[in-house]
Amino acid sequence: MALIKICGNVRHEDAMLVASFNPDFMGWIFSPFSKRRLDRSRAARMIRSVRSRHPGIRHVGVFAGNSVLSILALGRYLAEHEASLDFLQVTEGTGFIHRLRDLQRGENIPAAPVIPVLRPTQRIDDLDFVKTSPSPLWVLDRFDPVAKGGTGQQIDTSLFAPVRYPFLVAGGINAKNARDILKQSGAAGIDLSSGVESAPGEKDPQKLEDLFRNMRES
Ligand SMILES: O=C(O)c1ccccc1N[C@@H]1O[C@H](COP(=O)(O)O)[C@@H](O)[C@H]1O
Repeated sequence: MALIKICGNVRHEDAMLVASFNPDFMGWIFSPFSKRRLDRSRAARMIRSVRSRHPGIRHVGVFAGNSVLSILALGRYLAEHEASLDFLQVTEGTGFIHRLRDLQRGENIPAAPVIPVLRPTQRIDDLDFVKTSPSPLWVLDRFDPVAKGGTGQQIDTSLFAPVRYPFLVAGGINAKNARDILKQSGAAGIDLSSGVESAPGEKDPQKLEDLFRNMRES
């Protein structure tokens, strides 16, 4: 079954609603550029609540424009507040990712694997993944010259070639286009914020229901 990651909850009731559909991953946005950004104490409360009722959901911190040190500090804070992150999703380039991994080794909390975000502007191939390896998973999102993510603009699936690396596809995915984009991209799953919202950070129950029904029907 395809993996599903839902990002961008800012309200506790939305987080619990999303969790009730049992996605594989929930993404919590810490990018200072995002309308969906969270402060650490709100994030800790929501992650704790979700984890207590839905222990199988994995929690992804979504970073873009954050410093390496601030990511590490946030990871420590959340771990100390019983809300540790399972993965760190990072939009920055190769050097940033390697530095983050190196500095994680000096922390006294378990290192959360990094999920690199690739935003292709031309046809991708295995080499694009090698530079940020090793990782258990990548996210391939639509490129935007200004926004770092969460634009709701559709990814161009003509840029996808068969690759050996597991990735989630993101960029303007919704209930109507999710299955087609998944098939055309060859992704292991889908990743979305805007497509299940009525406004940035406001989850829409009907859109969530449509998405999960379409994705899970055989
Ligand atoms: O959602 C955001 O606001 C955001 C801000 C900065 C970096 C990443 C962000 N979200 C990621 O964007 C993609 C897809 O978004 P959408 O479905 O097109 O709205 C997803 O990976 C989110 O985690």
